[in-house]
Amino acid sequence: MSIIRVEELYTQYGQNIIHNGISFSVKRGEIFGILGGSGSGKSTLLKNMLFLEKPKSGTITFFDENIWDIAESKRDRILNRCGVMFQFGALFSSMNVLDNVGFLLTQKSHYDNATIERLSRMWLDLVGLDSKVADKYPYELSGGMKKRVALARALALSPDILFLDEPTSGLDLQSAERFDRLIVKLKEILNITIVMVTHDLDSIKDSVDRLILLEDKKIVFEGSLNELYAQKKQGFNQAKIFSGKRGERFWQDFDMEHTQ
Ligand SMILES: Nc1ncnc2c1ncn2[C@@H]1O[C@H](COP(=O)(O)OP(=O)(O)OP(=O)(O)O)[C@@H](O)[C@H]1O
Repeated sequence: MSIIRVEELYTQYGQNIIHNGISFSVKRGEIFGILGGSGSGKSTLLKNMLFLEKPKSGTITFFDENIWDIAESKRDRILNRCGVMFQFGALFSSMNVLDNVGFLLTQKSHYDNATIERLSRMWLDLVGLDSKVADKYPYELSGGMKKRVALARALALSPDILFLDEPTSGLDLQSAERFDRLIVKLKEILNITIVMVTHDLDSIKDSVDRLILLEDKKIVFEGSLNELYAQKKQGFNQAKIFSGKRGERFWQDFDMEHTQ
């Protein structure tokens, strides 16, 4: 069952067309990847979906409601069911970890301070952070820890849909792999839908259930990696993001890990 549907979406900045009629759907409970090279319109699509930037035309439906064409109160209720972890994490530098995680609870829930603290500690635990981290400030944390705090903050209101914008950018390979495993674990524990924007091929291998590939203003593929691999084996052209040595290495690893 689709939880998000994007239909015939056109986006344009001035004369520059970014999306030329793209359509896809995200199913409940899946990790859905939005992939494409630099400038292919991934971030713009995310902004269209999060009601941050209006597309020229087309519909974006969450839970069967067109978010660009409903009453503000209804839209707010829908957007409150979405958690977002933006690319640069943007933790509040003047707040400690616990307050960063509890920020949205303070703003949007009616819980008292003790409950907010308890919930914030629970989210920290769930993203694999020791309780000792709670009193630290962002500048005292490693890149991987900052990402986890940002993730805990995005989860704080128990969203149905979690949006991740380039979640592994800036992380070394091992930290990125650990983060990917965490995402998969969270999806299973929390039974949420995850939409992940990325250009990092390594980070999709073991995490995404289905994906779209954006290229030349269009979606050139929608499906699972297995389906994309089958197309490759039949000699279909691969999207640019899978071309060259990087793509070959990706498929070699994929082949070894997934088809034994
Ligand atoms: N506010 C804006 N005004 C004008 N052009 C913009 C604006 N935002 C993005 N663009 C242009 O739209 C195109 C798509 O940008 P977008 O950031 O969505 O791509 P992306 O796939 O997320 O790229 P990257 O992976 O490099 O972040 C680019 O050509 C970019 O220069």
